[in-house]
Amino acid sequence: MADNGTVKPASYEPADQEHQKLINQWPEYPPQLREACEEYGRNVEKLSYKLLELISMSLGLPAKRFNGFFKEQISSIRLNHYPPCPTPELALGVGRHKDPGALTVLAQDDVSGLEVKRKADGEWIRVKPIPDSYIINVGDIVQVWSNDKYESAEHRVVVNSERERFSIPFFFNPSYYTIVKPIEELINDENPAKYKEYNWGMFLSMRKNGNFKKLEVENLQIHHFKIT
Ligand SMILES: O=C(O)CCC(=O)C(=O)O
Ligand SMILES: [Fe+2]
Repeated sequence: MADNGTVKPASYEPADQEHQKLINQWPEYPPQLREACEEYGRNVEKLSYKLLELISMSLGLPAKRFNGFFKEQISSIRLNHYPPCPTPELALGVGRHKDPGALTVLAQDDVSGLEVKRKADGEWIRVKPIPDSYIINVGDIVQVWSNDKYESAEHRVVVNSERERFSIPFFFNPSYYTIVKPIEELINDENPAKYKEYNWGMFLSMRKNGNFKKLEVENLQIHHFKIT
């Protein structure tokens, strides 16, 4: 689900001037679903702005330093359902990836399945569900804006043979035309920019579908923009 009326380019071909309006399609039943999702979206968006402002302040920047990038945000909500799987060792709910946007606010139920890769040794660590709490993922964009002060963690979802699992991520994403690069105020001779700038909408469209596919080669990743 996206905000009704969210506008994106129809494709990311530079010559293509066409735009596409995102319209949510709602099932007839349950009839309350639409309102519940829209209300949830409005509130989780507010929370995301608060988190973003705290991150900005933690970097020594004005609280609203990043807000301008979200004027025509392309945030979205996904409702994930992972049915029980008879052979969980042969399948993944979601393959390993890093969230490409700014932040993800994730609600999960009491069935675990989310795993985060520990940087020190590459071990997959299970994220224990804590009732009435969210999991906040820093996305690639905050990693780049902060010039690596914050890091986007690699994660995946495993399934089990007994219980279905539900999760609801809110992807807080800036306007599609945002040029992402380390924030100027954080860059100086001692701390030079660690990333080349890139076009967020283009990055997203090149990444699309990659999360759910078994890829022979790695798809577009943020480290491809790293200045070495
Ligand atoms: O289901 C989950 O816990 C996480 C899903 C996820 O990582 C994603 O949709 O990006
Ligand atoms: Fe994710």
